[in-house]
Amino acid sequence: MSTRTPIPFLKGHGTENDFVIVPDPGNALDLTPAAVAALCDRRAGLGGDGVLHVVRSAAHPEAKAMADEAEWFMDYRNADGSVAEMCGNGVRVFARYLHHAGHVAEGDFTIATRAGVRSVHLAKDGDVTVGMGRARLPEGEVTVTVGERSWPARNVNMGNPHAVAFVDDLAHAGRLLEAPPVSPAQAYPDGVNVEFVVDRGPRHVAMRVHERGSGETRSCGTGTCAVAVAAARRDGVDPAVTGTPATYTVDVPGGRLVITERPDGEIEMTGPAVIVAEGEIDGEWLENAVR
Ligand SMILES: N[C@@H](CCC[C@H](N)C(=O)O)C(=O)O
Repeated sequence: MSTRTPIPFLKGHGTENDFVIVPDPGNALDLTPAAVAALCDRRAGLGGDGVLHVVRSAAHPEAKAMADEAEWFMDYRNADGSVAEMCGNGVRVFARYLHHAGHVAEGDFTIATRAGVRSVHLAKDGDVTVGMGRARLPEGEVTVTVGERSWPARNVNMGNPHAVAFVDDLAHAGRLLEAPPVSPAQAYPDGVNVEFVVDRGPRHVAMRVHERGSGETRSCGTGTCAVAVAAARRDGVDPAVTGTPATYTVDVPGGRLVITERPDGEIEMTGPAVIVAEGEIDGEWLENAVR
């Protein structure tokens, strides 16, 4: 960003996956990786797991082709400034923002993302349901390592890459201060989000996550979808075969999400999304922060 004028922002979260929301309908801001990292810094900045840059699809080169289907584009960035294809909690918070700002009414609408157009239902009770598309399950087992421990993991792609490891105890993943190595590295040429999962009951699991570009977070929406699909296949459940939807409850440190996989493979994620603050970023601070 090169402006010294104040920049409007909001802060929001979905199951405590928290985001700085930067409305920029005309795509006028130069939101560099350094600017994103400065905004997400929890001590020197506003703090967040990522940035939701809110742009009209027609105004963004990566979203122009989706403009007829979805007016708004979620230009999602991780806390380290890297770009990600998709963010499940982010898209619910993005939907909440669009409603908060008066851009959409409650009910059904669409949002463009790098992973494609996503359908959203904003319910009166406050929960948001998102059609997350289909999971891809690349062949081949991968291995996740933390310290001395290693686990086999399932490779699941929800538009962004995940490695899902079933463990005996979530504490075995340790403090997750660094990205757990995943092998073979060629399975994830662009990096990976890693989920550690335990069973809580029938079709009910709990997870922790280390997010690519953000570190350990309190929740990951695409991660909960990946976990639900991996748990279903492990349990011998495949809605495409049975013709019956499968619903899994996924607990995360920041709350709970409910994931349903339909017989056509489409995955629906339901959970909360909250706007907590609204204000202005000091343009001069940001300019100095990225120098
Ligand atoms: N928190 C997100 C995922 C954000 C992107 C991820 N870190 C990646 O790089 O793929 C979610 O809720 O899905």
